[in-house]
Amino acid sequence: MAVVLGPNRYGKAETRLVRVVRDGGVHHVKDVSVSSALSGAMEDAHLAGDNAAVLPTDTQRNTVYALARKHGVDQIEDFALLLARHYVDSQPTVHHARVEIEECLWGRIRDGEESRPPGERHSFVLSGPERRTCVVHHDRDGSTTVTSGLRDLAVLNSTGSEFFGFARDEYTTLAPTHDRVLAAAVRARWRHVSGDCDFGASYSEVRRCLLEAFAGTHSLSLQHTLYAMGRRVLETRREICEVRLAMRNKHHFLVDLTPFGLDNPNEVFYAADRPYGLIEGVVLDDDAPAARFAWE
Ligand SMILES: O=c1[nH]c(=O)c2[nH]c(=O)[nH]c2[nH]1
Repeated sequence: MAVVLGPNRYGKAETRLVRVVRDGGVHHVKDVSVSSALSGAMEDAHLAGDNAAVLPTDTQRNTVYALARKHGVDQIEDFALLLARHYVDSQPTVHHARVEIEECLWGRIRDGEESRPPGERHSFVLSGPERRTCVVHHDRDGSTTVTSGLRDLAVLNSTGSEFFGFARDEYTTLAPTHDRVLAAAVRARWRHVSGDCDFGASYSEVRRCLLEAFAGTHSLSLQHTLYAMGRRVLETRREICEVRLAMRNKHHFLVDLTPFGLDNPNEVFYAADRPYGLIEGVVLDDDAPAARFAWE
């Protein structure tokens, strides 16, 4: 038997960066968490303890802050591309860089601004648990992949959802329904055809497609809705070739009010936290270019 080193990568995970841009009295905030992972000629580091090829993770954290100061942080995909190219282009031992960014979304607080001098806007409120995400890979061979996404996008249809005709066995107790509440926490990731894109506009439009398809589909299951959402993105946005969705089904159970002499005509629900149905699927163009390392 011979023991060999398998695939490996290393980096600094979840560097928290908040950047404030002051445009006169109008301020903008970018609040991101950056994770970098480098791979390449790291055999000696693992086999012999020789760190000559190892750019410290401490340096990777510093690089996030330095490049944020020098170049700003606008679209997270562009900042991830900047970082990934920086590592591969500046370190001969780094053959591949993966940069993942998650962004907290701050909206403006408009209430109260009228009490300030005109043009002063510097108050923000976090837009719920939803996060915008991206993963960029850049390889020494010149190839780059970009996936964008979101997570913890909570959606709910209070009608227009059915679930019936499902398989049954001796353990099945679920009653078929032709009118239920459909609620889900959505994680969506989508693969760009190329690294050259207006990522801000693309993100807004993909998010809009996902929401429109969720709201506009008479659902026969979450699987049915998932496919409709992915399909809407692919049919609307030519810059996207693949969509991966994971939907946490937030089950809403009708509460039995008969002990209290009350009816419950689909109005009072118990929203269960767990367990939850987890519905996952990939929807893609049948002529999508090879994904290579995009999903790693
Ligand atoms: O949309 C649904 N898909 C399922 O697979 C499933 N299973 C279940 O119990 N409820 C639901 N709902």
